[in-house]
Amino acid sequence: MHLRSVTVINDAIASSIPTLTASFSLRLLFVRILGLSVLFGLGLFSRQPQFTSGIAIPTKQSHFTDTNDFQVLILGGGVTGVIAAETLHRRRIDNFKIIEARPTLGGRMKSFSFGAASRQYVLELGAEWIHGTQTNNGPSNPIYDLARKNNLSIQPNHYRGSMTTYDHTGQVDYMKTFNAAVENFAALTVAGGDRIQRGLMDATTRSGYALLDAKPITPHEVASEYYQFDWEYAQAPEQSSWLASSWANNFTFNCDQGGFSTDNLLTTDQRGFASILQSEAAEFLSEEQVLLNATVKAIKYSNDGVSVSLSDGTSLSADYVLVTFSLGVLQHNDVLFEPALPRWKSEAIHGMSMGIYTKIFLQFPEKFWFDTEFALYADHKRGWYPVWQSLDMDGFFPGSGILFVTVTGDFSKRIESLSDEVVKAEVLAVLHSMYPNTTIPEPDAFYFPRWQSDPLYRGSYSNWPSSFLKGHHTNLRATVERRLWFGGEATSFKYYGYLHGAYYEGQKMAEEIAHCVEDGGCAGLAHVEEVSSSRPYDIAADFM
Ligand SMILES: Cc1cc2nc3c(=O)[nH]c(=O)nc-3n(C[C@H](O)[C@H](O)[C@H](O)COP(=O)(O)OP(=O)(O)OC[C@H]3O[C@@H](n4cnc5c(N)ncnc54)[C@H](O)[C@@H]3O)c2cc1C
Repeated sequence: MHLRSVTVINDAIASSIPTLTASFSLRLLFVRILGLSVLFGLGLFSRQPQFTSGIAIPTKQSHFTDTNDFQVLILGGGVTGVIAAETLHRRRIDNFKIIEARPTLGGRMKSFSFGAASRQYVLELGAEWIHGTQTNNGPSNPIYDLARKNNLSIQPNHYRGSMTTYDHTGQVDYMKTFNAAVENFAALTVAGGDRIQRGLMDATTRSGYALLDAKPITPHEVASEYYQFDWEYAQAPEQSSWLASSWANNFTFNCDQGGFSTDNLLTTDQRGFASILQSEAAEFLSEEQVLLNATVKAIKYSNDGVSVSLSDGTSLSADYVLVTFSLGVLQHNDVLFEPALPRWKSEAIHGMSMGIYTKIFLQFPEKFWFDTEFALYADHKRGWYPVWQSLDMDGFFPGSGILFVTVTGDFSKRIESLSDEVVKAEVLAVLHSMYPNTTIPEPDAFYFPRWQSDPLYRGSYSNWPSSFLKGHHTNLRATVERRLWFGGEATSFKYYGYLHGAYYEGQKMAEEIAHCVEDGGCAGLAHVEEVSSSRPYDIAADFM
């Protein structure tokens, strides 16, 4: 609906694209100018991937020899990057390389070992649920397919049916309020879907709730709403689009609307969640097709090709580059683009939001808490250590003594600026409120990641604000100068924020790039030069 009056511009005229052969020789010249022999001397191409233990090592040998000139460079080895590589391989395009800063593939599928020396468990700092599986013969979540293929240990996690409620006075039963919030959220997404059907303008989710007369005031009401909304979208209803949060929910969970199912499966696999992606990679990736421990510093692009500089000073070039770095990384200018990205791209990058979702892990000598899978703590301050999850349970890690609490959004930012000791003291104080008659012991282990401060992520996953229009989204995905492609969870229209969104975007972008390679050039995904929408006010009438 917002596109009615916009100018859609193809990045360039396809007929002016130089043939691949011509661009290839141009790039060879470019590489020679940079001093190819020096790069070889620095040992760039003798670098071996350093997979950490438990990670499948690609063993297949590729049919082409090492060179620093590729048809496609894939920047980032998360879900999008690996699935893009697999898609290219299926299209018989093997002259590509994944460049990843970390020593492993997986990106925000990131596990770690947690616990005292004698009681260690592999847990997930990032993604840990498969959201939506499959209903009958309907569409299946591709992450669920990968999990089944690799016999991943997964456990149904009952978001709404296994809950204990608390506030500052201890355990208090406010399940009636909690269930009302569940119903309000369902009504919100139905009404959001209806609003889309009727072509009405977007609004914040807060407006949506208010129109449904759902106005939380008491700590119990606020915490119950938080659990439905902030805990999923990693930002508050005020910061979120009503329409987009409705469709992200429906397309994932509501099979009547094209979604998979209402299931949420939590991985307990001690190989780590990312093992499903690493095993997939091991089936087609050769050693020469992946460069780990390599941080991209700059991306230089033109109509003729792209050159990528790494932090160790080396440089690689390609016909096409797929950038899969998180939205947060792009927003933070961690990677320099030369020339600077056009205004329409920059507006899109900064128009979408990056939410933060922080799990704070604690291990105690023994379990003293609730026997449900979840607990909700209602404080006077919204988002103050509200959602608790027990892993010391049958089906998860019985006897582990592990409990974790999740905070999101601005509250996550706040704790990232505090020391571990201060955060630990706050968390223990909440446990004291929840269990006023129990002596809470010192935890044996304590850890939380700082996603926002991490230069490889700068946040957890994207969230769609109500000021972000369809044209902006088109621009987030659009190709720059026919050579520079962008993909990742944030570019997914239907499933932004989710693993399956990243999966589909990797597939889609690689399919498009494969067409370009096969056709000897292409215009790329079109952009909108200026995004317009219905204005909230009329400049001529209201300001004169
Ligand atoms: C805390 C948390 C919880 C989540 N929970 C879930 C969940 O339960 N279920 C779900 O479906 N989704 C969840 N998600 C979202 C999901 O993890 C992401 O949608 C998905 O992993 C994104 O994949 P991607 O390939 O788009 O990006 P990424 O995984 O971020 O991949 C990009 C890669 O680029 C690399 N990189 C960045 N900068 C550079 C550089 N300069 N040079 C070289 N490499 C670089 C990064 O290391 C990374 O590997 C969660 C995310 C987080 C953080």
